[in-house]
Amino acid sequence: MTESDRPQPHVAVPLNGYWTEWSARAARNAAPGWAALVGEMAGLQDTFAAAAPPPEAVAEARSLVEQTRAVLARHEVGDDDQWFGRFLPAPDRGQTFSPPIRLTGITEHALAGKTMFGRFHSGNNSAAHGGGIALLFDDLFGRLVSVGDIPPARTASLSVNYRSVTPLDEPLAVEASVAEVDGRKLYLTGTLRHGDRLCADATALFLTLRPEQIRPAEAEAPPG
Ligand SMILES: CCCCCCCCCCCC(=O)SCCNC(=O)CCNC(=O)[C@H](O)C(C)(C)COP(=O)(O)OP(=O)(O)OC[C@H]1O[C@@H](n2cnc3c(N)ncnc32)[C@H](O)[C@@H]1OP(=O)(O)O
Repeated sequence: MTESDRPQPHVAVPLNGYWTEWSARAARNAAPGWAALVGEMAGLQDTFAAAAPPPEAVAEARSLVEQTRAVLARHEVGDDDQWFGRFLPAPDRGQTFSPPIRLTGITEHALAGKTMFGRFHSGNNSAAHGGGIALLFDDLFGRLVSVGDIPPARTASLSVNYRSVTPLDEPLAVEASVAEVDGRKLYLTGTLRHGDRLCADATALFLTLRPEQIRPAEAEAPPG
């Protein structure tokens, strides 16, 4: 393990007001243990992808997953009220879609952090799936444009260059920065490295939303 691979504490993004309210509402309402359940689900995805079980284990696992779905389905809510993905200060944001990003350095115009792809995001030959890498960059850029006073923004375009294979189960370093701001247009750049090796780099255009494009977080219906 190199010095740069040693665990460093996660730094939560200082969110703009919109995302602060959006996130705080989920944190207020979420049942105790929700964050741990999210971690268990992420672990399940990796374990599922890596497993080649015999028939009796397939049947047992399927039954258990069916039971779990039935438990959760009894408590389905609309997406305004969901908790999934809304724990913005946490490395995984409370979701299992893209790999957690442990942020280690944040300024108004740049983020740095650590991440890792598991078996769930495998493409082939122990390499991360290219779509998973694009997802990682979109998520990273989404965090970057949520820092400070930037209004809510959406991805208008995202371009990824795959420079070398991105390994699974290895610590990876990510960086993202705002290269240029032109009115509503935010031009972003990012890199993904394994040690000194560049695995991928990306550019993106995010557009901050016009007021009429934003659904106020505080206007969302209360749960229950
Ligand atoms: C802590 C964690 C927090 C939060 C963490 C969250 C992490 C997750 C983040 C995920 C982020 C996403 O994936 S967001 C979801 C994916 N993205 C989307 O669904 C976006 C779908 N598209 C749209 O909604 C729309 O197209 C918009 C909002 C992007 C733009 O529409 P608009 O607002 O009407 O803007 P429009 O007038 O068309 O364009 C404005 C200017 O931008 C230019 N423009 C528009 N699109 C493009 C384009 N693709 N490429 C080049 N230029 C473009 C136009 O030419 C124009 O230039 P000029 O004439 O002014 O010079």
